[in-house]
Amino acid sequence: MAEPSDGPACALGIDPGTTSVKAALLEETEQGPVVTHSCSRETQAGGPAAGAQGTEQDVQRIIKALNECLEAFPQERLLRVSRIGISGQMHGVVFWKTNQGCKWAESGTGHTFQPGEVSHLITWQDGRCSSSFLSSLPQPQSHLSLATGFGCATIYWYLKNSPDFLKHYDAAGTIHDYLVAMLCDLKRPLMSIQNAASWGYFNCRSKRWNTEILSESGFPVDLLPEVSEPGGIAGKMPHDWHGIPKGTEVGIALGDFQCSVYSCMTERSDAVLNISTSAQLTVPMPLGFQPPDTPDSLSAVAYFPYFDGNYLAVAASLNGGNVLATFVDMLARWMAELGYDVLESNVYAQMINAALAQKETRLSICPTVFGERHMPEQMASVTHISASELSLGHITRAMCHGIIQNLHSMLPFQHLKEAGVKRILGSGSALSRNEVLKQEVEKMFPFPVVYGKDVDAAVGAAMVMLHRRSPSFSVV
Ligand SMILES: Nc1ncnc2c1ncn2[C@@H]1O[C@H](COP(=O)(O)OP(=O)(O)O)[C@@H](O)[C@H]1O
Ligand SMILES: O=C(CO)[C@@H](O)[C@H](O)[C@H](O)[C@H](O)COP(=O)(O)O
Repeated sequence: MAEPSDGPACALGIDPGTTSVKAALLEETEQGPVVTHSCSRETQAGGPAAGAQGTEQDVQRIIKALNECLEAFPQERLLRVSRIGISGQMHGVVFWKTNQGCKWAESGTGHTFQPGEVSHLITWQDGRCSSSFLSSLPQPQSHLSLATGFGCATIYWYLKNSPDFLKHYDAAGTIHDYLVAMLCDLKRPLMSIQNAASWGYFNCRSKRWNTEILSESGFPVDLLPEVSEPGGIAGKMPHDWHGIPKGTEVGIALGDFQCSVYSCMTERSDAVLNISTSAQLTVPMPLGFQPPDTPDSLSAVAYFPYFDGNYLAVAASLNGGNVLATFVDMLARWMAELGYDVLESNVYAQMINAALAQKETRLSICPTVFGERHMPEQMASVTHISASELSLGHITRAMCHGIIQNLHSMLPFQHLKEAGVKRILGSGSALSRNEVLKQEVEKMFPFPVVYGKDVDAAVGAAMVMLHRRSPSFSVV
């Protein structure tokens, strides 16, 4: 069995994202936290479900990718981990049976677990709740509008369409709440305010679920996790895990975009642009800001809880790197139909190079293939198509321009300037790996732009855990 060793404080950050699981090891130094190791593994977990509108992911595959990340880290480093911070894709819901959510087993490097009685993860991209279904539900008492893919909306969908499915389970949470519950052997899942807000039917002022409203309509309120402040500790690991010592503290799971912000924002005049599967452009709200009691469902900007009672204003776009991924997937399928196999990573490289050589195009792509929460009916479109501007370079340039223009339409440069923004911090691997997207960001948002690496949320989650060691824990 693993025993903790001496040395500088070391924290592990984990972020199960929509496309890949990321993990990062951070060590406290005199200069601040330093990332000593990081790893990212695509989960290949996704797929349609519940008709064409559903989007689910296989939890087995997510845990497999996580295990591969941890196996890639040196054992002597894992042995030094004293805290684990976990963030992840928000809004989604996974169901499990208490005490049977996973099976622990001894492996070469200590204990690991495999998912047990667990449902698929129904993700934030799930579209099974139509606008008419959502408007048939009770009005939430929350400053955030309800949307398809939000945990409580999904639970309502099962209640109305497949109640037997719910009878099989007695616990629920986001995928990162599930991880925390398994690692700490929690009898009842714990959820941070950040993730509770992302499920809907949660009041951020009272920090309580809308239990009365939900109960009156027969909602299974027993499935709602207990809610606690972000930055708190959920519990200690009763087992060692991948060589990380038994007794290691695990933080309450956090939102991924809050952790991306935490990993890089050092000034209140910073805006953060994260592009991974989705995309978020965020600015901090003034200290003491309280959101209005009721949401504006037509607004593209929402206020999400950060830390210490503070809020972030966020333009959360459902169309980020997934737009490019959809195009690459379409090309790969066309090529397969034509009898050729292509490696997707080669397609990305060719597309990016072709668009770097094509600085401008008149081709115009509105990229909203996945709709947006404030206008779910708006799909993508291509206009100004001329025969001379159909090369891969033109199309990729127009797509990258469209993704950034769409974000700009949600939270324009002028608004950022009026809010006192002085620079943009770029995060997320779809941005860090794509020079064309970077060029378009710099054109559309003419601030100084500083780019991060590609495991930002995992780093942020670990940083929260390291900073909690200090009595002066506070956030920008
Ligand atoms: N080889 C590549 N080069 C550049 N971009 C890529 C490549 N492979 C994937 N991407 C982009 O990265 C996005 C996924 O980023 P990732 O950080 O893994 O997402 P998430 O955090 O949501 O799991 C894809 O949607 C795609 O746009
Ligand atoms: O929708 C929001 C916030 O409302 C998103 O910003 C939120 O971070 C979700 O977790 C993401 O959509 C999923 O994150 P990612 O996998 O695209 O990084």
